[in-house]
Formats: sequence, structure tokens, C-alpha cells
Amino acid sequence: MTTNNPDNKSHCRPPSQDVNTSVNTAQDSSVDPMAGSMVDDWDFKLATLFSIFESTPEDVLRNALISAKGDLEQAIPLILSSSSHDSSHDSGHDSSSTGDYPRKKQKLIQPRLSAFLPSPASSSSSSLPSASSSLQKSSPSSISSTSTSSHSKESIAHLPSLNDRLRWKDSINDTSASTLTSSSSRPKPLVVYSPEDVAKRCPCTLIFNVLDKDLATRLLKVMLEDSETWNRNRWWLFERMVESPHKTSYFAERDDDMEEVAGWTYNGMKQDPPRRFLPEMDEAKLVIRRIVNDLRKTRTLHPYEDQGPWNCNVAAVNHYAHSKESVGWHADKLTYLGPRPTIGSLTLGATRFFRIRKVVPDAKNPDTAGQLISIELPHNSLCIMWPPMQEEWKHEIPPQATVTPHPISGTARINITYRFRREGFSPEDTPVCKCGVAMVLRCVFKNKANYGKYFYMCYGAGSQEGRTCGEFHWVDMEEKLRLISNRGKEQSTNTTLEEDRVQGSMSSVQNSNNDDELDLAKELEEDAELLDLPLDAITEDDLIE
Ligand SMILES: O=C(O)CCC(=O)C(=O)O
Ligand SMILES: [Fe+2]
Repeated sequence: MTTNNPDNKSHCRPPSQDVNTSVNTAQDSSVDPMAGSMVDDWDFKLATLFSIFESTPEDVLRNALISAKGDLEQAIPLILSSSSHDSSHDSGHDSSSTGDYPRKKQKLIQPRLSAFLPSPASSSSSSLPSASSSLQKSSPSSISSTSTSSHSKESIAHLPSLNDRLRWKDSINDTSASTLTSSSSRPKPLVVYSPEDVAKRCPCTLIFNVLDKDLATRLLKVMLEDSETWNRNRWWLFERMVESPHKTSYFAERDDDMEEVAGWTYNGMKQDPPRRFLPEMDEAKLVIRRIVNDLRKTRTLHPYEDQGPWNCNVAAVNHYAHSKESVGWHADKLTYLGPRPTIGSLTLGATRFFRIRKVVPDAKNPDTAGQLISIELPHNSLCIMWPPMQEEWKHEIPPQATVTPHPISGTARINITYRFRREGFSPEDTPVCKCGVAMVLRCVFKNKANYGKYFYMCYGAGSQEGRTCGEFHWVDMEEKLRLISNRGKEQSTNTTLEEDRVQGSMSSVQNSNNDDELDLAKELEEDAELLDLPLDAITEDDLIE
């Protein structure tokens, strides 16, 4: 699967916010997933600054925070420009251009965070470099450094991303469990190993030794070989082209699946066609499909789930060469899978941690909101993500200090996520925004009034030099599903549906013409940007839409 072509731009109205504003949203409690629990908390903000500026005296940090009226992102440039901090650590520059890496913790955190910070001279959008000049300037360093140095740690550290900011926040939160217990309400991170514990903690089922040993070995070998042809994705992030810290590709089961997936877009960019499941993938698919469907019989299905048997007709595959390769916080996109999808995620090769956290507060267990749960995934394990995993949780494969290697793959891990592309959520069912690109389907999980409602939004920012038209439509999901189901019935009686389909997609979305809705659209877009990490979800799934 090839990557987004940076030259193939569609043009949108520039966003109203500049880089600075976007960064601000990350720490703004109004859009933060942890809002109300800790980000509002002064101590947390101070601790955050501590973790970035380890060598800076506390009073400098405190004063900066006071001067910035508690706004973390405003405080950071103040500290950077203060003479008190250790400039060898807190250079505020992308170290890819300086070649001067901060040491230890800053190596991972600081360069990436600082890549988002406005320099004191560029606090307004007008002073930012134009997107095209930024491409010329930043692409060579950010792309060539990552693509030429293959899997170097440095290439990973170069990637500035929203996800880095969340990981950065999480690493702080991890620390907070031990050092900030008095001021932090966030529960300590958990590591779970057993299927029983996994089932207790989240909507996932973990199954060890899921495939016959011989099949698991053959599949690992063939995928390792095939992964030589997989690519790192590239996308726009705040006027910079960045590259995913792992390789990925897409497969489909049959001809019609191939055609559909070939029509999938990521930010309006058509992707290369997927390849057909390799024979070993087909073999594994049969096992996984049976297991998922057997388990599904014991579950109460949500009305928005596909009520028929689960199929796995497409697969996003990932290759993590070593412990530092990763995938960022994200939920798998709903656009082509529909609401409440089930995903079967197979691990082959090295053992890695799969880290999850619930982004919707759980009324029954408010104490566990935002808790980081790491699930160990060994070779030949299947992690089934049930609904509402993609609506209410985020997941990632974080970089690790070391991994448990596998005798065949060494430190490399292969992941195959078997997915069900769903009727009624094809490219032809997906609305197109003012940019002329396919919109992305999302679910509101934060805003109480609209909780659980679905919407389509412009998703152009990852491909269009950071630009989005901000278009937004609510989806009446019940109505949409009813129309899909009727369509299915009519299809089975060979009725032509073209008119209904157009009618259906027209009535299932409502244009948002009034100001309130536009405001909400904007807020949701910001939410999505932060919480769903659309620009940073690095898997093929996340980038293909
Ligand atoms: O590698 C993994 O286990 C997770 C991959 C993933 O999240 C994805 O492909 O969407
Ligand atoms: Fe995922």
C-alpha cells in the first residue's frame, strides 16, 4: 500500500486555527479526554511541566504557569524562552534539523513536543510558513531521515505527532501514579496477562495459541517475507509531512472486497488497491471467524452492530521491526466498518504490550476513567475487540525498552487485524465534504447531550497540508441502518436500488446550517483531532480513510 502523495492536494479553505491554537486544544480541559479528572488540576499541570523541564527550578515553572493563566501551552514557550532552563535539554527546536538530541527522557519527549511549539516569533498563523514552503523545508528532514535511516530510534524520535503529546501525557500520568498520588485522581496503570483479567477490564477477549502451531509459524514466515513490500504511511501534521513508526499494508478476501477497499480513501486520497489474502491468511481467517462467531452467540448484540454473522473480509496488517516501533493512540475508523464493529487482532512473532484506555467515563466505575491498561500479546494470540471498543476506548502499541523476542522473527512483531467491511458503509455510501473528499464517520463520546450520536466530518487535515473545510453532518444511524436493511431485502428480490440509495444517504445526513451546529461541528472536530487522533492513527486503517 502506498502512502499519501503530498503532491496530490485537494484544496480546502484554510482552517481558522493556526498551529498554536491546535496545540492549545491538547491541553484545553474543554476538549481533553481527562477533562474534569486531572487536566484541570493545577498540580497536574505543574507536574506536566516538571516532566518536560526536569532541570528547571519549580518556581520558574510555577511562575510561567501563573503568567500563562494556567494554560500549559502558553506556559511552555515562556519557560523555553526563560534563561533558567537548561537549553541543552529544552532546545525548542526539532532536533532533526540540529542533530542535537536531548538526552534520556527528553530524547523521546522533548523534540516531539517542541516541534509543536510556536517559536516566540510565530505566535499567529500569519507568521507561520506557508504550507508549501513548509513542505519544502520540513519534508527533507522529516521524511528522508525516517526513510533513509530505516528503523533508527532517531527516526522515531523525529516524528512530531498528536499522539506523542498524548503519550507524553501518559508517561507523565504513569509517573504521577507513583509521585503525584496526592494530587492525582487517575488510577495507576495496570498490566494484565490473563484472559480472565482482560475480560474483566475491557470489552476484549484474549485467546492464547489460537492457531495451530504449524499454521502460526507458516503465517508468521510468509507475513515477514511479505512485509518487505509494506510501507510506512505518510501524512500531514501541522504543515509537516510525517511518517508512521511501523510498516503497514491492506488485504482483502475476495474480488468484491478488493474493489471496495480500492475505493477507500484517506483524506480524499485514493490508495493503492489492497492485495488478496495470502493462502495462510485465509486459513487463519477460517479459525478466527469461527471463534468470533461462536463467542458472539454468547453476547448481547448492540442494535447498531451488524446482526448477521461476523465476517472478516478485510485485514489491516502491521509490522513492528523492534521495540521502538509503535502505533499511536487511536480507535479504528468506523467509516467503512460501520458502528460498533468487531475486530480480531492476531499477534505473530515478538511479544508486545497492547495498551488501552477508556475515553468515555464509566458511570459505574468512575475511578477507572482514563486508566491505562497494558495487555501482553504473545505470539499466536488473538485479541478480539468487541463493541464498544472503537467508540469508547483508544488503543496503541507503545514503544518499549525491550521486547520478548520470537525465535523466528526476533524483535519483529506482525499484527493482522481481521475486520468486517460492512454493507451500507461503502465509499458510495460515504458523503463527500466541501473539499470534495470522503468524510469520516465518528461517534460523539464526550458531549453529554449528543452522546452516542454519529456524525460525518471532513477529515482532510492529514492530507491537505493541515487544512480542513470543517464540514460536518449528523447521521441518523437508526434510519441509516433501516435503509441499509431495506436495501438488502430489496436487493435479494432484485429490485434496483439506485434511487433509494441516493434517497437514503440524503435523509440519513442533515446539513448543519445553523451556527450552533457549526460550533458543535468545530468542537467535535477539535475533539476528534485530540481524542481520536485522526492525524496520528498510524495504521493503514487509520490512514486509508
Ligand atoms: O498492532 C496491533 O496490535 C494494533 C494495530 C492496530 O491498532 C490497528 O491496526 O489498527
Ligand atoms: Fe487499531
